[in-house]
Amino acid sequence: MTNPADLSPEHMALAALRHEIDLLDDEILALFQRRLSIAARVGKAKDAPAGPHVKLRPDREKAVLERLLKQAAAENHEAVESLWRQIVGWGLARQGRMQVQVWSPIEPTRAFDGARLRFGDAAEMRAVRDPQAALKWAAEGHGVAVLAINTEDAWWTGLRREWTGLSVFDGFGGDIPTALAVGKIDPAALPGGRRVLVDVGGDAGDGSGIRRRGLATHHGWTLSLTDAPLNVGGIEGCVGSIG
Ligand SMILES: C=C(O[C@@H]1C=C(C(=O)O)C=C[C@H]1O)C(=O)O
Repeated sequence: MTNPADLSPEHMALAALRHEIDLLDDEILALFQRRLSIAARVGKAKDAPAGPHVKLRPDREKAVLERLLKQAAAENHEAVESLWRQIVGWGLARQGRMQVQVWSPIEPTRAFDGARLRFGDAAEMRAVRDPQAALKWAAEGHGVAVLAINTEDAWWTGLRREWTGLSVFDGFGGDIPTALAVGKIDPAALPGGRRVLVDVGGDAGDGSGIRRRGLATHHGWTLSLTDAPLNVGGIEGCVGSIG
């Protein structure tokens, strides 16, 4: 072993800092493990609606993140968000591992990376070839689907027709999403904020007075976003919200 008397002041300072990090790691580990066991208890206490629903609560996750980001220094926002996505993802995994099916034929890595950032390493993610099969699987409550918005398959029209039990609960790819996350989520647990609409006609001249930002169209159907505070399943065609 090196004699402490042989260490330069720089070495001593470095050793002291590393010791401080070790002590902090001990505290963080103890707190993280406590948090995981509480998340498991929340899972048991949750009163989910009848039938299989995923345990994910987008509204709660959003509140957790927003509360912390308000306190965090601006230069740490990105680090805090990415770390807490992991923390929350592992908390959710204590209630059952999250399964995610990703369909994104044009830019496969883009949707996959967005989903990984959103759900963390705890999620079991799989790229799939068939968006309709992914919707059916999600409607059965097995997990969530992350589906790209592109012209190859206007899967989103199905949210008004066969998949009314599914809701959009997040969007990836920037301010204008290029992929949407869909799942059998308790409607009370949707994140609020921007609503996702699927309707016939859309933007112009339907007289509803709702301001929309169009994302895609298909045979008269329109997929759009609005700030209007609509409820899922209403006549306006609200199919979820992306916060
Ligand atoms: C712990 C819960 O379950 C999940 C895990 C969360 C967390 O770890 O903070 C938050 C929301 C849920 O997706 C909860 O619903 O509060």
